[in-house]
Amino acid sequence: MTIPSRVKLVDVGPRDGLQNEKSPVPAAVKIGLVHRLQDAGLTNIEVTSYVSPKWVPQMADNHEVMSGIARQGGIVYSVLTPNLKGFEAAVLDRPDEIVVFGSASEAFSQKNINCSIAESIERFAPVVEAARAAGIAVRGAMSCTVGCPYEGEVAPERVAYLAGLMKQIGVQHVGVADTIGVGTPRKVQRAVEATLQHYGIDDISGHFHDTYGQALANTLATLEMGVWQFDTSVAGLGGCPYAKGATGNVATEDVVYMLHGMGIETGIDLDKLVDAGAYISDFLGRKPNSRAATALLAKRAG
Ligand SMILES: CC(C)(COP(=O)([O-])OP(=O)([O-])OC[C@H]1O[C@@H](n2cnc3c(N)ncnc32)[C@H](O)[C@@H]1OP(=O)([O-])[O-])[C@@H](O)C(=O)NCCC(=O)NCCSC(=O)C[C@@](C)(O)CC(=O)[O-]
Repeated sequence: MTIPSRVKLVDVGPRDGLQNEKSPVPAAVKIGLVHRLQDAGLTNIEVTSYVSPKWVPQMADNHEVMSGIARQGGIVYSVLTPNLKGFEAAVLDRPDEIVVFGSASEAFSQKNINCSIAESIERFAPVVEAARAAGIAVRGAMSCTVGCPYEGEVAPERVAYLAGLMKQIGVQHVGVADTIGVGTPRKVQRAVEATLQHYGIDDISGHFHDTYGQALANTLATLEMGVWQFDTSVAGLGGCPYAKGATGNVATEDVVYMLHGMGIETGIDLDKLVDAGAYISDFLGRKPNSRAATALLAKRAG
């Protein structure tokens, strides 16, 4: 397999990155982050989610955020929609892509979206149908594809099973997520191999959290299989409210640094991306959780 010459990154920082923040982040700051990401050349931004505000209070301002963005042509703005209620609210804000999110582990499905895997697929089916009828792209996030905070290791067969269900209901693209960042290169490769039973390599992305410091290695391992689309989070923001202790996604800055160093194009301006990460990290009162950003900021400071 030849390594792709161009990679598409979906920055999930405004959604996955901020959803777990305990103190409210004002909509204006979220919008400011989206603007800085688009200025840095990100073509895909996961902005918010239309979930219950009782479950994830930080995303309660979804409408304000989506309607406050000065959109640029050619950028795909994605939002999470777990059910028809979420989709019906989201569609008014004109997302380019919606994300349904299921789990390869039963226990995580229950904790995260309050239903079994089978029930989740029943809920997603009309959402997918409605989105496709409205000309909105559909992505399926597959959580816990290597490990679950409640069940431990997750077998590749579970991943293949979920991918098959996603395919059956018309989901066009699936993301292989290591929700709690326990994966190592061979394990994430096996999760991608399982997904390949139902989806072509061009319809699979990687979504790796960095809890054990493996996310960049996992990105490279799956890049070497031909995966060319990854979810990343500026400044390494994030964590899932239903996966205690899990840290953020791999930092967008670190992935961009690695890819550019390998001669792989992303269309992203690393300096501007570092500015975007510094902006949100300053607001949150902490340093960016990115080695590349830390190094570049230190270099700038002389
Ligand atoms: C899915 C539900 C809503 C089911 O929650 P439920 O309680 O089973 O739903 P319900 O249909 O019984 O409704 C209960 C209440 O929620 C309301 N409700 C129902 N649906 C919606 C909606 N869409 N938007 C707003 N409100 C909603 C509904 O109106 C009702 O309100 P009440 O009558 O009590 O006032 C809930 O479990 C939920 O919101 N979960 C949040 C899940 C979440 O956002 N998790 C984090 C994102 S996933 C993730 O981070 C993983 C990912 C994608 O990044 C990949 C990876 O790394 O693994």
